[in-house]
Amino acid sequence: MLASSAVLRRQQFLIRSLGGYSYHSHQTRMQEVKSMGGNNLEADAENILRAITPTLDPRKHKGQAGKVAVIGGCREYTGAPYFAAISALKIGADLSHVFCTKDAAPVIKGYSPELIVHPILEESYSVRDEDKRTISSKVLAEVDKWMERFDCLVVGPGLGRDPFLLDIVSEILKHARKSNVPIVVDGDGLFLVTSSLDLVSGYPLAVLTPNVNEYKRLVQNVLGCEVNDEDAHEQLLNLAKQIGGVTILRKGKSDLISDGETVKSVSIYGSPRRCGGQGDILSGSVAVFVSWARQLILASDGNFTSSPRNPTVLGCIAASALLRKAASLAFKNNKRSTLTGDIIECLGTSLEDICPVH
Ligand SMILES: NC(=O)C1=CN([C@@H]2O[C@H](COP(=O)(O)OP(=O)(O)OC[C@H]3O[C@@H](n4cnc5c(N)ncnc54)[C@H](OP(=O)(O)O)[C@@H]3O)[C@@H](O)[C@H]2O)[C@@H](O)CC1
Ligand SMILES: Nc1ncnc2c1ncn2[C@@H]1O[C@H](COP(=O)(O)OP(=O)(O)OP(=O)(O)O)[C@@H](O)[C@H]1O
Ligand SMILES: [Mg+2]
Repeated sequence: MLASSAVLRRQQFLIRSLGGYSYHSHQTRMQEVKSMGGNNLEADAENILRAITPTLDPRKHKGQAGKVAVIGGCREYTGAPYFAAISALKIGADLSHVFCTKDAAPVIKGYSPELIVHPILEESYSVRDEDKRTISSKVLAEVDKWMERFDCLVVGPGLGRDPFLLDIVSEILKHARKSNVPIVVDGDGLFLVTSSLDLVSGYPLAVLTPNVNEYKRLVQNVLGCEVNDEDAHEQLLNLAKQIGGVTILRKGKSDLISDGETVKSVSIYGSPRRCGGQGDILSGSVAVFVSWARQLILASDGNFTSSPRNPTVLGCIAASALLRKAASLAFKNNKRSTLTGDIIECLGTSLEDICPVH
């Protein structure tokens, strides 16, 4: 009951927040989405991106273009949550939060004053056994204060694998799900959900973004077999179906996306550099585009009939296209020395190339 009223409040808020779209621009964008063909495997990615990216409108206030939160960042990894959170801002979200461990927070704050950083997570090494229960309730209460304000959570970049920390994150996932907040699961978040599939199974607003290792583990655990590249589309479709219709973005030479109903690929030329962190840019980007696609669909009052029509699939397609385009531009400029930071610097130009500000 509590959950459903929260859901309703949230949906009403999203619909209200779309007041900034003019009727005409909204109708035009719906037409654009509808005209995208459904049968080709290769997604019409640039058109989808254009269709779901909101206009910049002076009547909008801060927050309406998206508020995302990254749950990640521990003693070892501070780069990954930073990359995800800053990418969300660079693409156009208004606010980007990071919930990380106490050690990681000053470092992440030091990278950027743009991020709102909450130093609240704890790892086993810093907690006595007898304090664990109190500490996890405190952490959950703190995250809950913010939960319904977020349009999307990204769970996992640079999270690490500490068992106590992962227990707390499991609870955060359950709360996000109750509040109907979309969740992008990446990195160590995938390590967690692969062994606790119930956390996401059957949740249509969950997106999993596995890399080659993470995908292999998922296939082995869920389908009980090895990755089959001969029949990659069918296997991905089956995997998404088995996890109850979550959306999976399988990263690789081409990105493959499925929600168990449809499979789409994005093969726009990217970069031959495989420096660490590109997946983190992708997870932050997916969060923003999923939020935007969902806003558009909620505002359409049931008139949304495009193919694909699932906001999580549309968001994955747009994010993949943008990241790959930015990577290609960064590689053109920097060749072998291309790093993740260079790609982030190209997100704005790439978005402008595809979807110029009028
Ligand atoms: N600049 C940064 O801060 C960046 C940080 N990053 C962050 O790093 C984290 C791991 O992500 P990744 O992409 O390295 O994992 P992946 O390719 O599955 O594994 C590679 C190999 O390593 C191993 N392994 C991993 N973790 C392990 C552990 N705790 N303990 C033991 N083994 C472990 C793994 O073994 P296996 O998974 O097979 O057990 C595999 O053999 C994740 O939080 C990500 O966000 C990245 O986003 C890049 C930029
Ligand atoms: N062989 C490839 N050719 C072209 N692009 C690729 C290739 N492999 C991955 N990519 C692109 O790089 C992006 C990141 O994928 P990758 O597999 O490197 O993620 P990851 O290992 O999770 O990254 P991270 O280091 O951030 O954890 C994906 O969107 C994908 O489009
Ligand atoms: Mg990764």
